[in-house]
Order: sequence, then structure tokens, then C-alpha cells
Amino acid sequence: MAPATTHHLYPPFPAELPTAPLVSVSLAKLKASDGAESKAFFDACRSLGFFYLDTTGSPLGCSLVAEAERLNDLQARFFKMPNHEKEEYAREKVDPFFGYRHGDLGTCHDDGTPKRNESYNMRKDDFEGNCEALPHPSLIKKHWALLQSYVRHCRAVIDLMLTHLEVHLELPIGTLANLHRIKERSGDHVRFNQRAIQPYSDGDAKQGEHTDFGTLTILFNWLGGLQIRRPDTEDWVYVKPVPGHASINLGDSLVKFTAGILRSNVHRVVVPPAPQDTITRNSLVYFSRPEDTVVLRRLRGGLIDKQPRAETVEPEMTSQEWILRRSVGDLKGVYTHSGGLELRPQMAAGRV
Ligand SMILES: O=C(O)CCC(=O)C(=O)O
Ligand SMILES: [Fe+2]
Repeated sequence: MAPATTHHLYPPFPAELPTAPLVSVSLAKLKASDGAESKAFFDACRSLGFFYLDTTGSPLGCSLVAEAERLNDLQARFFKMPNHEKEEYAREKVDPFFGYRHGDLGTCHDDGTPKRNESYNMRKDDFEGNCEALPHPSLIKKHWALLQSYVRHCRAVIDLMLTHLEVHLELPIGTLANLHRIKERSGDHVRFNQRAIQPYSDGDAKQGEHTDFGTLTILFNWLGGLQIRRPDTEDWVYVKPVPGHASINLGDSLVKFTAGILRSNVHRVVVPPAPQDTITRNSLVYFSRPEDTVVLRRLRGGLIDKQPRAETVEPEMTSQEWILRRSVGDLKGVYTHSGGLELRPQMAAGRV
């Protein structure tokens, strides 16, 4: 039985809007090593780099969805905390990458408090006890076990997907998994995201265009707003949230490891389509990334050896360095070179 979701409590995603052509991949079938499903998964990883993960019939998927619902409730409570309390855990205070971030929109809520886009980034290593945990508010500490369990479940899904990738890439089993060991330090994290109600702006939409830096991203959405740029038409189209499904997308490190066999697609978050644009928008993201010490470069073996060699030698750096430099806008995304999309001023208004 599918777990209860809360999508029906929000205004509906409009039926007539063109949406992104994401295929749906069944987690239960991937787990059962279903050949056709595995192929559909790999095709989606090559062609679009985005797909839905259908959790129906999977105990792991059911846990993930149930926990995502509880975490969505938790994030609403987290963001309701007074700004000065959240700022105690600001990135500037706690860590160069993790912690609370915000971008002011320059307008105010009815009660006079400034409107913000906000995020709270909690690293996997805190939950796994791989290092001393960063400071967190008591609300987060109270729900530590839930977050720990969510991290474990996300990682189980990611490890399964990495194994399917290894098979199709004709790599020895464990090649990718060994670069993503849960007990090793990495940039993996859970992110709470909140966007205030705001008017659509072309400039903001453009500023938000990005690829993810890491490996695989597991995303739960309750409202529209996420858009991808279709590789075939170059049109920006909304990804419709589907109850019981996560959206999965591939990040730049998989493009680098596979010398471009896999795709990390450009995406952005804009105002949800009406009538969803009158609601504060939250999303829940799990970002997986290679271990900190892994050098981001093409791997050897299987299909990767058949890929053409790049004419220019790209600088090689560790995952940790790549993430830090990407996060301050110092490096461009793998698929965004030509448009110069990542050449934006750091922390542009409202961008977190
Ligand atoms: O909020 C969303 O739907 C997507 C967020 C996203 O793309 C990101 O945080 O990298
Ligand atoms: Fe993203």
C-alpha cells in the first residue's frame, strides 16, 4: 500500500500546462533487477538526466515517502523560527558550505518581516557520526532519528541506482559505490528549501539556472516551480509533482566520471504555476556527492573507454574542492559552459 501524501491539501497543479517528459522508473522493479526497468532507468540517465522514481510497492520507497512527508512538516516549522534564531546556524557562522542560507527579496510580509528565500543544509556525516556534528537548533535535534533514518533510506536508493549504472556502463560492480561510501566524509546533505510567495521575474529565473554538482539528487516536491530545459526544444518546462514519486536527477560528477555518457540537465526553480503561486513553496532534497577525497575525472573501463577524449585538458580537483568552488560560483557547471549560465554574481538577490 502506498503511504499517505499531502499533495491533495494544496491547490492543484494546472492540468493544461506543458510538462517535462520525465519517465517513471519503479523502485520495486529496480530492486528486483527487472531488465526492462533497468534499461529504462539507464536511458533516462543518458537522455534527460531526470526521471520520476515510483515508490509504489517498495517498502524502502514507502519509508522514504512517509519520512519525506514528516520532514516537510518539520521544515515548515524550522522556517517559522524567528530569523535571528535561524541566523545562529548561518553558513558564515558554522561552515563554508552547510548551515542556514537566505537571500532577501527586498519586500516584506504583511507583518513587516522581510521576505526571504531560505535553505538549511544538513550534512550526512553529522547524522552518520562521521565527524563532530555542526550546531543545530533544538527542533532539528529533536528529530535527529527521523533525519538519520531518511539519510539511510536515501542512501539505500542511491546505492541501488549506482549498481544499475555500473551494470550498464560495464564497469566492475562497486566501481561507483566505492567512491560513495556512507562512512566516508562527503558533501552529501539533506536540504530544506523555502521560497516566499513572489512575482515571476525573468531575471530571477535566469539567475537560478544550474546543474547539480554531485552524483544523484532525490527531490520531493508538493508544488510546481521546478523547471528543466528540454534538450530537444530548449524550452523551459515545469516538472509536475506526482504523489508517491520522487524526482531524481544526475549531477555533474556523473558526467565527469563517465566522460559525458550520462547527462546532468540544467534546471531552475521559479514561481509555481497558478493557482499554486499563492502558497509558500518548500522542497526537500537529498544531494549525494562523491567522497571528499575523490578526484573528479573520467573513470577507466567499460563504455567509458569508448568515449572520445576531450581536446582540452580540464583541471582535476577533489570532490571537496569542486563543491566549494561551484558553491561560490567560481566554476561553471558541466552543461552550462556555452550559455555562461553559472557566471552570476555570488548570492544574487533571493538566490540561496
Ligand atoms: O526546489 C526544487 O524543486 C529543486 C531545488 C534544486 O534544484 C536544488 O536545490 O538544487
Ligand atoms: Fe538543483
